[in-house]
Amino acid sequence: MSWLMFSLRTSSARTRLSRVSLSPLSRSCSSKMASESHWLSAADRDQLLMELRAKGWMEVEDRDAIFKELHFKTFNQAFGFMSRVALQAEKMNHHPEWFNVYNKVQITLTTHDCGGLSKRDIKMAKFIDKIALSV
Ligand SMILES: C[C@H](O)[C@H](O)[C@H]1CNC2=NC(N)=NC(=O)C2=N1
Repeated sequence: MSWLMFSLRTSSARTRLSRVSLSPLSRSCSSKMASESHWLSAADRDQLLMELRAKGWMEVEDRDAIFKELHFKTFNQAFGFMSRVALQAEKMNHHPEWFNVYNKVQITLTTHDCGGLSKRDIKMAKFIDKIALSV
């Protein structure tokens, strides 16, 4: 349950990007859609995460991942949202780490195969934001 130990950056610190010294090549993933599941480059990271930050996503402390908490009117709406994201996760073969209590859903996205953020996480985050608006 070590993942419970990570904490979220405060709003003041979340503008600071986590920089990892490993070269992207050492973090590439073996995947049929390798380009999408490659570890995000520094240039991609700055631009893509800036857009997600504006929508309430936060970088996770001590982990190359992004986090967002969504609130819905009812449990049914929250569960319906999760069902739609689950179908997309299966379609993309890219699954969120999430926790639901009644009308709240906490979501963490990272690419386990390469131990960090990839374009798949960005794509899933954008899908999540789109679906959350339509519930
Ligand atoms: C074997 C299976 O295809 C892989 O484990 C997939 C499943 N879903 C996944 N989800 C996420 N978030 N990251 C992964 O690297 C990942 N890999």
